[in-house]
Amino acid sequence: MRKFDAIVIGSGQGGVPLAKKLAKAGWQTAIVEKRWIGGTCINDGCTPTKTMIASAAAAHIIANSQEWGITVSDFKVDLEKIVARKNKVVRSFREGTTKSMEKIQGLSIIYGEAVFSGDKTLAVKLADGGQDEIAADHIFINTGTLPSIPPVPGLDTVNYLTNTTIMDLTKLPSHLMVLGSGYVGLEFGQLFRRLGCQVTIIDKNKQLLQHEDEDVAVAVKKVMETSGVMMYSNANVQKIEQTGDVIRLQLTANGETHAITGSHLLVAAGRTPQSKSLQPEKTGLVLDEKGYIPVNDKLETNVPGIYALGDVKGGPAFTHISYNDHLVIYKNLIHMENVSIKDRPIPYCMFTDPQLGRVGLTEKEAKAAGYKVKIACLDMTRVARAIETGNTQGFMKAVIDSNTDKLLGVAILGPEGGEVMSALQLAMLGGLTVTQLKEMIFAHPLYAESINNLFMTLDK
Ligand SMILES: Cc1cc2nc3c(=O)[nH]c(=O)nc-3n(C[C@H](O)[C@H](O)[C@H](O)COP(=O)(O)OP(=O)(O)OC[C@H]3O[C@@H](n4cnc5c(N)ncnc54)[C@H](O)[C@@H]3O)c2cc1C
Ligand SMILES: NC(=O)c1ccc[n+]([C@@H]2O[C@H](COP(=O)([O-])OP(=O)(O)OC[C@H]3O[C@@H](n4cnc5c(N)ncnc54)[C@H](O)[C@@H]3O)[C@@H](O)[C@H]2O)c1
Repeated sequence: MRKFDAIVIGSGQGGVPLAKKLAKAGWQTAIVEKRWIGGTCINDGCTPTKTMIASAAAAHIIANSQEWGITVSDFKVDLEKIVARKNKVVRSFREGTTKSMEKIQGLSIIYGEAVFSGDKTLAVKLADGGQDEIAADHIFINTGTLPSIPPVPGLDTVNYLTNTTIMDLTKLPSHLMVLGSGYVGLEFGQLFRRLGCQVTIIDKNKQLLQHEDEDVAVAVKKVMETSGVMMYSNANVQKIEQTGDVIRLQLTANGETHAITGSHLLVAAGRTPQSKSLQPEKTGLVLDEKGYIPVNDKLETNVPGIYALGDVKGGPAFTHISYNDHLVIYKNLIHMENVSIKDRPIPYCMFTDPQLGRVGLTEKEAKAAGYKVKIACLDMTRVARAIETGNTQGFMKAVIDSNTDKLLGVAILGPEGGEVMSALQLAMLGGLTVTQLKEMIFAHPLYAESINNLFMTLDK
């Protein structure tokens, strides 16, 4: 048995920086990873998808080049090259992260799968064979999630794709069907549509992106349909079967029955925590009914000395949140601060084109919380830069507290929507009023300049 001061299980977006910082602070630290350093974000999530989305954006511009007065006689999408470019970027991020850890004294990287074998004790099935037994007074669980496979009849009998396997295809699907219209379904749906595939997205919910305001969800749906994606909402998939290379879905949507056939099926129906396989009961760790690890505002679990960070604690499932989790733990443990995850801002950006940048309360959340609100909306067709660059889909929306004249939340569905949202996030954190934002000088003609115009709509 090897004893450490700290063990981090999983090398996700919180685990890696935490392990590095604890080791630098003089703690003998081990980080255990069963697959690849960098976890979901680098290997299966943000990095590869955004790299491939850049290729899809290039294909979109070339396919529509006439709109900008450029004639392109012919072009070819080479998925093998797109995937090779993606793999190169992923490899460089993964190797960079690994090297940055290898340099640190007092940090042991153990490749293998960790499972609790007793109180704060882990058995590690090593990747290159054999077993290690390790223990620590402080254990940090950063094991993330895997794709959820819903119990749809027949799904387990077909060759479905997940967010991981779809990015290894080297031939374009002729017709990609997608189960689920969350971030994963929408980003991949538009990506493959732009590369030339027929795409159909099916979701069981009536409103896509259920947590957003209805006007935002309707506008996102319009974006997808304008991209040429077929959308089925309020759908119940009753049966899935495969004959040869053809996958057939039988579903009802809004009272009508449909049979859809396609060449590929992507399951993008949410995520499942990697927690039960840890045998948490061996150390007395309690999970919730979905398998997530409940934590308090300081990310402590029910077992003193054991913490959970990132997606495995139940989200919000974003890289920047997992990263921020590590700061909360580190500052409290090493600098004896009193930092909490309570009331921290949760910005996010969906990388469809146009992007959806969001922070703070939605209109419905603000009203439910009892705020007296004012709403400012500006269509992208009225944003100078959007007109100039030829991308006028979407709109900007701000939810304002009528009593304080300050922002409660924003949704920016537009080109560079994530960047504009971030500017407004800073304004929210700085406590700027809407009147100040309306009159603030921004460089012309940035998208951000339209922040003036967004709040001018309140004067009418
Ligand atoms: C397709 C896709 C696109 C995404 N795009 C974005 C985006 O654009 N922006 C954004 O903010 N977020 C995005 N996300 C979400 C983001 O990837 C996650 O929120 C982020 O990776 C945080 O993960 P984590 O730190 O909780 O753990 P993860 O990154 O999931 O890492 C967990 C690690 O633990 C390891 N592990 C698990 N169990 C064990 C064990 N028993 N022993 C040893 N190791 C173990 C796993 O192998 C894995 O490497 C995306 C997700 C997906 C699926
Ligand atoms: N840009 C980003 O920041 C980004 C990108 C991708 C993923 N992510 C993160 O990853 C998480 C997971 O994304 P996701 O899209 O897999 O999950 P999700 O939970 O966001 O969406 C899953 C969708 O699948 C639908 N669904 C579930 N079961 C179904 C069934 N049987 N039939 C039809 N539809 C079904 C749900 O109604 C839902 O709309 C997100 O919540 C997000 O936090 C972030």
